[in-house]
Formats: sequence, C-alpha cells, structure tokens
Amino acid sequence: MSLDYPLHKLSVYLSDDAGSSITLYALKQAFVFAKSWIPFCKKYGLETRCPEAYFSASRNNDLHHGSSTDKLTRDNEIIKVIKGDDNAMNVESDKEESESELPPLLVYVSREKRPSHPHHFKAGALNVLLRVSGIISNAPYVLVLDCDMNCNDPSSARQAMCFHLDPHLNSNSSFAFVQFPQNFHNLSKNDIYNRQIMSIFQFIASLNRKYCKLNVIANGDWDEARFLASCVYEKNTQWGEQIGFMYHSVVEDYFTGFLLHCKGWTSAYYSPSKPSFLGSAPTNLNDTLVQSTRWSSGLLQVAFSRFCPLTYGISRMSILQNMAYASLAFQPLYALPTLCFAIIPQMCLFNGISLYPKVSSPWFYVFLAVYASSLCQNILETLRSGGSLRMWWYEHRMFRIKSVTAFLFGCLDMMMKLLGLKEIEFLPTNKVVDEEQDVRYKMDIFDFQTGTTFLFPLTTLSILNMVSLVVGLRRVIIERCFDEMFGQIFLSFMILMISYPIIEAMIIRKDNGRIRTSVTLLSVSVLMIFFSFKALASVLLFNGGLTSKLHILSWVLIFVSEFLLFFYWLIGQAYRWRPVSRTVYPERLPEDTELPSIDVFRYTADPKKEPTVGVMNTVLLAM
Ligand SMILES: O=c1ccn([C@@H]2O[C@H](COP(=O)(O)OP(=O)(O)O[C@H]3O[C@H](CO)[C@@H](O)[C@H](O)[C@H]3O)[C@@H](O)[C@H]2O)c(=O)[nH]1
Ligand SMILES: [Mn+2]
Repeated sequence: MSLDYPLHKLSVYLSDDAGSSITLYALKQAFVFAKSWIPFCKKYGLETRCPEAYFSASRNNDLHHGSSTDKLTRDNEIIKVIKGDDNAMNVESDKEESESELPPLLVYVSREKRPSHPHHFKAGALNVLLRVSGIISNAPYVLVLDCDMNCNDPSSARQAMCFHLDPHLNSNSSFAFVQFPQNFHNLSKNDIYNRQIMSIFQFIASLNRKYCKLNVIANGDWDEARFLASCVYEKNTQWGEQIGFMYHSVVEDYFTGFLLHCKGWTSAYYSPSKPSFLGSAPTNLNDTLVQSTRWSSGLLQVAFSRFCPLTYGISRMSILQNMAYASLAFQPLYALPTLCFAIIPQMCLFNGISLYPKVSSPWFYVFLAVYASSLCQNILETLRSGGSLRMWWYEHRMFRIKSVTAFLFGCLDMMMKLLGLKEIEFLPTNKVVDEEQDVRYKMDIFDFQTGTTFLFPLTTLSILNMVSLVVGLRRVIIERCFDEMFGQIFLSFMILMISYPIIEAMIIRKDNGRIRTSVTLLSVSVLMIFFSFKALASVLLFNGGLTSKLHILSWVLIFVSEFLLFFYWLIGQAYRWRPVSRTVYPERLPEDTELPSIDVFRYTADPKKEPTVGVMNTVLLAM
C-alpha cells in the first residue's frame, strides 16, 4: 500500500486460502495503521516501507508488538463477521481525509473451496482475484506478490511501468510482463541450503481482462463478486487453460510464463542493484526439500505432457529460450544419473570390478577433462556472480542432496501421476521460523529434522560409499590394482566429502538437528539385506556368473548416465546467455506521465489446514 505510486490508482487484494479470521482482522488493523504509516513514510522519505522490515532494522519493536496483542483480544468478534455470510461485507471509510491521502482500496477475498471441486492452489487463488478485481477496480496491470514477500523499493512499480510504457519495447502491444529476480531477506552469509541460485522469477503480469468495471462499491451488489469467487464458477470454462494463470502444473509461474512466451508475448527481466522485492527463503533442510519436491513434480508435469518445451515450444520461441525452458523442465531427471553414480561404481569397487579406464590409459584423461571442465565452469560462475569457493562447495553439495531426494521424489510423484495413482499437490512451504533451527542455519550447521523418506536416501548412500571406499582401499592395497580402480576410489571419496555433514550428523552430533539413530539403523539393515541377496543370487541363480552380468549392466548404466549428463549440460548452456540477452534498464519516466492503475494481488494459504469448506467472503475493507 505504501508504494511510491498515486494511491488512488492502486487497489490491494488479499486472497486468504485459509479463510482465517485472524488474517481478516490483521488486514483491518493494517488499514488503520496504513493511515498514519503511509504519510509517515512519505514525510521522512523511508526506503524500507514494509513495517516489519523497518522496525526489525531499527530495533524498535514496541509499536509492532503493541498492535499484535490488541489483535488477539478482539479475535472473537471477527470470527462472527467471517462466519455470518450476511454481515460479511464491511465497508469502512474515513470521510475526513482528502482523497489523495487515503490509503488504496483494500479488499479481502476468501474464495469458496469444496473438496469436490479442484481449487488449483495458487493459480486458482490468482484467477479468483483476477475475476473479483475485474468487477471492482479492473486495473490494466497486476502486481503479484506472495504472502512471504515484501516490497524493498517503493519505486519498484514505477520502474516496472517504464517497460510497459516504453513505446519501443511495446511497439506491437505484445509486452506481457516484467519479472524481477527472487531475492531473499533471510539468507545467512554462506546459505548452506543454497536458495540464492534459484532461477524462477515472476511478479508483474498484465493480462487481458474479461470484465468491465461495474460500480460494485456504490451499488453494494456483492452477489456477482461472490459468484466469481465460488468454486463452481470455473466449471466448463477456459479458466486455467486459456484464460488467467494456468493450472496444468504446480509451478504455475513457470508454466504460465512459458505459454505466454509461446503465444508471442514478450517480457523483460529486470534486476536492479537494489532488489525491488524481498522474500523469505526456507532456512531448514525439510522446507527446502519440500519446496524442491513440489517444483520437481511441477516441472515434470510440463516435461511429460503435450506442452513439453522440446516439442511444443520449439516452433513457438527462439531456440535459446526454448533450451532454457527445457533444461528446467528436465532438471529433476538428474536424479537418475546421480543415483547411478552414487551406487554402481561403488558396488563395483566393492566387488573388485573396474569400470573406468586405467590411469595410465589416454582415455582416462578424456574422463578427467570432462569432469574437471564442468567443475571449473561451475566454480567460475559462482565466483563471477560474487560468490566464494565455499559458496560453490555448498551449492554443489545441495544440488547433489536435492538430486537424490527432492528430484527423485518429484520423479516418483510424476510416475504415480502417469499411472493414475496420485494427484500432484501444492504443499506450501512453512512460514513459521523455528528459533533453534534458525540459529543452526546462521552457523552453517545442517538441520536434519525431516521425515525418514528424505533422510533414507542420504544415509544409505553415505554408508554405501563409506563401506565401499574402505573395502576398495583394502583390495587396492592387497591386490595392488590402484591403476584400474583409481576412478571409482576418487568418486567414492568425493561423494564422502560431499556427504560429510550427513556422516557427522549420523555419528558425531548429539543436538536435535542430528540424524535419528533409527534412520541410520534402517539404512544399515537395508544395505545388509541387499548385499546378502546379491551373494545368494550369485550362487543360486547364476552359478557364480553374476559378476560378469553385473559388469555389463553397470557399464551400460554408467554410459547412459554420462550421456544424460552431457545432454543436460548442453541444453543448460542457454541459461548462460539469458542475463545478457534479456536484461534491459528502464529510463526514468517523465514527471508528468499519466500512470495507469495497478491491482496488487497478495495471497496467503495455511499449509496445515484442510481446504476451507463453504467459506466465501469478499470483504471490502476500505475505500
Ligand atoms: O493453495 C494455495 C497454495 C499456495 N498459495 C500461495 O502461494 C504462494 C507461494 O507459496 P509458498 O508456500 O510461499 O511456496 P514457494 O515455494 O515459496 O513459492 C515459489 O514457488 C511457487 C511455485 O511452486 C511460485 O508460485 C512462487 O511464486 C514461488 O515463490 C504463497 O503466497 C501461498 O500463500 C495459495 O494462495 N493457495
Ligand atoms: Mn514462498
């Protein structure tokens, strides 16, 4: 609300998927607060206008806390307002202030959700806001902000308008959106979970609106707005398929952007040195992996559909842009080669089978060159973007960890979906910061308080690598076959270096963030069963000939994995071109520019709550 923009041209909509009375109450308080806060910001030219960020920076929390306790005491009244459908509309207006001083229009929307109707998560919430705002303010531009993001630069909307109003950029009215990079306010110096390298950006979309502005506010006729926010409204319509934000995938930002680009819309990527918006990144392993799993499933939903970038996009956009979309869509498949590299060479080392060329052979240097050059490329990129070697190492570690967990579960989700066994869901990330976990994050200590499903692959692979390295080294010393086995020993060693925090958390650590002994025991048992089964099969089924068959199979798998990695590397090259080819810097708008109006969308959801049944309110809080 305190954007540096003509206030009567802004309308702020809050979608509350949790249908929570506290949110509604907080919104009312926010409006009251805004009446004094906005003039205060303007008078003193504050740059940080998100009250929470401002007060935490100045360590003056009194005002903030004062208002929140008052929130709590008046809670019951608000629940009545929310539940009683008839009283839901609540118009508050303060006639004493002159029009230009009034805070922007503020609207609370809690859409109707019923288990029998898919609500399509965030994209569904956005589309409801598109429709409801269409009959209230119907601005030609929309600014979309997640609940865990805040505006860091009050002039951001003006800056974005520079692109939209630029006659050169928008010469044939095909300019759709300006995207800002995701920046976070809660990262630690080294960011062990590596959220910084995130590369999915969205924020401002201007879409054709289907509605013309009705004077809902004056008439007090809310039936239309209620109907638009009801769960039956979209039945047998093109919403989510042709109109609004797209439903096909849980990464609706990626998919909607992809389709807009396919349809010939253009966009700008704008990354000013002072970040325009700041969000909250997950700061523990569990949240990071939950989020990555959702993204992996959502990306594969696109990759394995008729919208696969490599087929659908190839004729509709430039080859580089298409490669960038494709490399993201297929990224979760990294799980497969990564798993092969973490299991097969180690099993072979354990059994004394050599997979890679001898150190003395010239072919060895081909492998070495490929491996070293890809590492060097990554290191250089991290250093060039202002990172350190240590950051590269954390990034590298986190990518491997995600490959064998989140990416893997994304692949499994997708397989179950293809087999019709499961629907993919949008599990919102946790928004509550756990003090203890936060302390560990700031000290670069991993927090392994997460489900066994996520931990099991990590512990099992670490133990497998540990055992095979020890057995392998023993064999090398006894049989003197260092030359043949060097590749595999080196690989196991690297994996163990990457897994160091996992091993430490299994064996040494005693704090709450350690890995539970039960998980370690489970991994050990599964490995023991696996090894004894192999020995048994070798004797009973193959008369001891299993080793040679395994040798061939291992070779094939490693070859396929190397090939897949090369394929990813190749399509991933397009990314490296993107910042250069798409970053444009806006010029300042002339002082007398007539600015268009903007509808600001914010939306929240309660991850722990079941879909709200039957709650449907569109509350006009202020005008
Ligand atoms: O049923 C839902 C689920 C989510 N949300 C909202 O969607 C936003 C994003 O959810 P969050 O839990 O913060 O997920 P993130 O992983 O942080 O979101 C990232 O990934 C999403 C795609 O998966 C993108 O839409 C987001 O812009 C991007 O920040 C939040 O405002 C939620 O309140 C809803 O309104 N309804
Ligand atoms: Mn978020």
